[in-house]
Amino acid sequence: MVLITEVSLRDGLQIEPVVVPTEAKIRFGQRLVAAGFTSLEVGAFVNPARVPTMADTAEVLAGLGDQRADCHTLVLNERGAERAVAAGARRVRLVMSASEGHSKANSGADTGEVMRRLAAAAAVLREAGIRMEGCVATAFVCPFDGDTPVERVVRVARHYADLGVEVLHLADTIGAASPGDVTRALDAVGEVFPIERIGLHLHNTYGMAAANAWVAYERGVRRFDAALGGLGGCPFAPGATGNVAADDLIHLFHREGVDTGIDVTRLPALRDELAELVGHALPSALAAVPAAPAPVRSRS
Ligand SMILES: CC(C)C(=O)C(=O)O
Repeated sequence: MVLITEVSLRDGLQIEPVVVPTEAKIRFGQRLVAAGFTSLEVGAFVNPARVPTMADTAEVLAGLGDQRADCHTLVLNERGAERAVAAGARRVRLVMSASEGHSKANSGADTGEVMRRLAAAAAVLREAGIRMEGCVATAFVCPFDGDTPVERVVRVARHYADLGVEVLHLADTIGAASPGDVTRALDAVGEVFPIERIGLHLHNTYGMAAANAWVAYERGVRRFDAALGGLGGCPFAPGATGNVAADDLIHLFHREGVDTGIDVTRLPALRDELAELVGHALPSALAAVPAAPAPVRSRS
């Protein structure tokens, strides 16, 4: 069994030029839950002037509040943490970059300063009893600095461990990592977090996301982020394209006999709905083929 966190309502929509109406976001989130997703990323408490598509995060969270799914929102600093508390969030993902170039573009500060900001945010969240996870952006490659040394990733992982996060997510922000990069990072970070508490957040810019997910699965990772149809990208990472497509990733796992708990027969309609919301076709492989559910093979 693997846990797929569907990230369309955050990483999927954040880069889109259209602002999807709040009601439509809530309806889409409810349909994801009806299809079997038990974990959703639903928005970010970030500056609405910089990321207008995330301005209604509190309302979306409220609208999805009684769903049978864990709803995660992103927080980058103390102000974001306070907004999460005010919104009644139960789970938050802290974010920082492992590389200096992306840290300055995404958070407007170097990694040392972001570590201090996250410590302040974590204090607010802990006090409110909000569960925390930690995301390491540019964990493999940075659009500004090139390859990210694993020592930088381990340094961030140790900081998150000190803050008390439950899960550590390694993000391939620009979708440039290869299976070797993923293996090296997992080996190094595995010294700080046990493998069952590590997740992968993959983008598919160079078509390697499925290979990366599979090599991570073979090493024991059981948590993956994905967006239906492969929607998404980072507004502060030039050249980054969509997330690994949830439909493609689920197909891969099901073909290999690994359960996700998700009803694949519902995914084509959900993908079409998302494409309609953003006003363009989505790039997943499954979007281009007939929607027959894949047979499940048992894994020996
Ligand atoms: C916020 C982080 C996890 C992200 O979306 C990325 O780096 O792709």
